[in-house]
Amino acid sequence: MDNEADVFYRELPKVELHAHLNGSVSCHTIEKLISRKPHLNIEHGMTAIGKGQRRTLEECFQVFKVIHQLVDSEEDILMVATDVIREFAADGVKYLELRSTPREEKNTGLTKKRYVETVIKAIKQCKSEGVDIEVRFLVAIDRRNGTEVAMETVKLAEEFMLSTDGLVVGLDLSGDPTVGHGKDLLPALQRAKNCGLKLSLHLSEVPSQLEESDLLLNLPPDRIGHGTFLHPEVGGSQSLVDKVVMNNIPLELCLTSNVKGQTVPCYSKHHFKYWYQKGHPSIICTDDKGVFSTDLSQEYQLAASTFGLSREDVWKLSLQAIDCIFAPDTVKQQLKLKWAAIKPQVFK
Ligand SMILES: CNc1ncnc2c1ncn2[C@@H]1O[C@H](COP(=O)(O)O)[C@@H](O)[C@H]1O
Ligand SMILES: [Zn+2]
Repeated sequence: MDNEADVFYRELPKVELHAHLNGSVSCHTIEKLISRKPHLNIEHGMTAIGKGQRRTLEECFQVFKVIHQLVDSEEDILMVATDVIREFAADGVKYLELRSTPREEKNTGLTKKRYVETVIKAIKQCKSEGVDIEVRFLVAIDRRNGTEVAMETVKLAEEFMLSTDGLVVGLDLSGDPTVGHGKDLLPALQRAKNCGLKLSLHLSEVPSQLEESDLLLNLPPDRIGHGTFLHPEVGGSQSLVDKVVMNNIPLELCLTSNVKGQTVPCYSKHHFKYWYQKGHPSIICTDDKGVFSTDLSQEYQLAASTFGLSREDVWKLSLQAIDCIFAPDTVKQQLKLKWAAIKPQVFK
């Protein structure tokens, strides 16, 4: 990690709603994976982007490929998922929605079904160990894989939603935003919505996707990942903004990810400012805490220092995120009670 956030931000109870499992693997866990697979000749510098470093989005996607080579068996996924959950908990995250793309690996016999089962096993294991965090899972569709795989993924997610007692709550659409077109994925996304899966879609992460964003917003999704180029000042449009506002669709905003991946030129120009000033639900998230060498406390601190937020503002920001989770109202109520119990300690 580049830095450590101040105590206030670490102790602040937080909600993490946008975290890709394999992008969230810490240095510590990468070391364990490298020692399991020395023959791959993978070094640390290949799996994380350090302080002050920038990469193109394309280069970021190369990094995921390297991590996927390191995480290719049930055993790896179990270790990675339990480590990631424990790390979020240690950073003061009380509710986490983890997302990941089910992968099949011929070499190790891993199937997509076993992949999801293993993530669920990790969530249950952490719960039984008493780790202080509620975790839910979003099954991810990689947009590069097209219509058929998207539909298969929805069916898989549907099965697990029904069999896991509410641990699988929704679907994510992610992957290289420059590849494929959202219109090919609409039938799968519509089906997901109809069967009760919540939708969090990466939208307008890169410029010039007005048509695709418009199509996807008509679903409408339950949350938006990034939405970097939605508003008119950056080449989006007022009608896209109006759709987001009218449907009150929360945005998952990831400052370090966007700056290090160079879709946003610097922190002060991040679109958090645009949406936050509007009073629109804006949730601070990490995206890939391992790859971008950050954690959620640092992201809150960055938002506060860049946009001049008071501690009270920061508190409201983290509290407001509870209303945007995909788990049911009973969980929201429990979390709000937890926040109320912690508040006096944080503001002492
Ligand atoms: C940086 N911005 C981003 N934009 C779009 N998709 C992203 C992403 N960051 C991560 N992913 C998606 O998450 C996968 C890695 O985690 P999982 O193997 O699924 O756990 C990547 O391969 C990509 O599909
Ligand atoms: Zn993402």
